[in-house]
Amino acid sequence: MESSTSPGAVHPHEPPHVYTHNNGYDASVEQEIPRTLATAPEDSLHTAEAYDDDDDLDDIFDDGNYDDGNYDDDGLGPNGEPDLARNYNRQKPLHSNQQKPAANTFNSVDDQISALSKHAAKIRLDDVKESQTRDKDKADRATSEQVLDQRTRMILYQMINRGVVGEVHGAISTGKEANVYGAVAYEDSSTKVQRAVKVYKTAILSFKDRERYITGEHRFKAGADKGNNRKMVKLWAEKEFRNLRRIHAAGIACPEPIQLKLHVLVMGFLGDKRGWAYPRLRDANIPADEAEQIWSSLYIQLLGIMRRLYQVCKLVHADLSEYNILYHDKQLYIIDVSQSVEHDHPRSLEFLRMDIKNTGDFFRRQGVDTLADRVVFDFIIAPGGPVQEPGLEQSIEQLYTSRAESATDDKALAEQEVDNEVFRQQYIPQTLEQVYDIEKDAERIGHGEGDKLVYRNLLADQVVLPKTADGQVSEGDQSDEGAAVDSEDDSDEDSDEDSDDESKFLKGTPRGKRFEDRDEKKVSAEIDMISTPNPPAFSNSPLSPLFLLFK
Ligand SMILES: Nc1ncnc2c1ncn2[C@@H]1O[C@H](COP(=O)(O)OP(=O)(O)OP(=O)(O)O)[C@@H](O)[C@H]1O
Ligand SMILES: [Mg+2]
Repeated sequence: MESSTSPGAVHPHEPPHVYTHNNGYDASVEQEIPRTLATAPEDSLHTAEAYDDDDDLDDIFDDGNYDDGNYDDDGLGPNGEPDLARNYNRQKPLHSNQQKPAANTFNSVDDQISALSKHAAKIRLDDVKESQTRDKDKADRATSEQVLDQRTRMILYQMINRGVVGEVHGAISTGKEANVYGAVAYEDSSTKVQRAVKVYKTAILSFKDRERYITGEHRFKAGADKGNNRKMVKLWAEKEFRNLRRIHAAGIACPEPIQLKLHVLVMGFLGDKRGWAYPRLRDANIPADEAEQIWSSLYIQLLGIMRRLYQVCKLVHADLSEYNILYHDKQLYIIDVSQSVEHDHPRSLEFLRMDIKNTGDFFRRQGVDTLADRVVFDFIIAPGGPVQEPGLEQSIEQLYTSRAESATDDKALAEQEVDNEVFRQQYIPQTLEQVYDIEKDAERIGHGEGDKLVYRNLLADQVVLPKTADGQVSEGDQSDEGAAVDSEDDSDEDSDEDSDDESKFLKGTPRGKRFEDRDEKKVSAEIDMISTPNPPAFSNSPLSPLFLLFK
């Protein structure tokens, strides 16, 4: 999502082509409506359809537990899917002296409303940090948009009642799709902690462009009802919450997911103790005398984060840019992950390429000697190699080392630019079905030209990984860092109820044919066919989108 905190900002690159089944990409197909144009005309926002019924508070109170509503006691959602958010909320102690709900949960909705309304004074949205709003237009908008609808207010009162937040203050950001508010919570009677509350707008009609993130997302097969704004927004909030959990559990700097209820998400605050949020990377104040060194190391840090996001979290951010990264003290923080997709999403690699372009362009503008998009892409999706320190940064430095010595002269830079352009236009098949011309590609592989295929990392280790001196395929660093993080994730926050959804990617599969099941063997055989005459050991990595297709 493009933050509206950036008026006049250049919009992230959108792929100039549309994928059609069995027909590859077609640049001539009409473009999807850019996100900024996809909003409904002003008038339609005022129709009955556009607004959800603000008075309908049943789903807010129906769990009687001030938890994220709409879920059965077995922790399953309305469509039988495991409700990770609920499990997470349930298991995560908020703090030791957590207040007991003051309202009688068996009271009628009206009684509950009046009981909770005593917290009204704790929502003080006029308390805006002026300079936090970044410019005057935004400050005006923040003021005009501070009116929360009754549903949102009730959710916030419930959260205050539970002690998830103590007070809610002014808007840190107001956008087209969500507002983010600053809040404080009291961990014990004396310790005040800052929190951020992201409130998704339910009266928005800009879901058209969101469809591409949901379609093909196995986690959202059920439950997506495009005709129901409120439900869709709830799904987005849930998606952001789940993604944040994964990212946070993987040790990538991001807001800590704290609680989710319907369209309201409470997370850790990225900012100082007084409530000033860290700047976005685009607004980062980097001292001029150290700028070159700091920007370069931030670039390397970001490449590492993207690889870790892909390999450990199995996610592609899908809206990564200087607007969705916060900066503080040489550290990057990833935010705004509601649109992030699983790496087996049919368009994940296209989104990844877009993320690489947007972030690469930004760092190039800061004067950083960036790597070619294609090199970064390969680095991120290559199954072998380190996914955390020590080793991750070193492997990026190796990419620089192995780049031709001449890469710094003008000619090489021009070549890199051309290569970037070609790469951005190139078709990236994500599944075997999508490969244009299997025979031609097989022939290229047969002639030792497999490394020229954009999708070589999706095929087989033998094509991807350098051979060692004795001709064996190097497995690289196949350490289990990811698994360690994942099991931590499972034990701390997840019950086994959600294993169906999240952990199927998290456990990892032993490598080697011995461990393949029948379907996997079938894929392996097909891959072997492509890769003849030297049948490779198929990468049995669960990371391969190709592999996942046939699961
Ligand atoms: N956890 C947080 N701590 C501090 N600031 C935050 C946090 N989350 C978001 N923000 C601030 O709020 C802004 C908007 O957040 P985010 O990018 O998640 O919303 P968005 O989805 O882009 O909303 P929209 O698209 O409607 O603008 C960010 O640029 C950042 O300044
Ligand atoms: Mg944003």
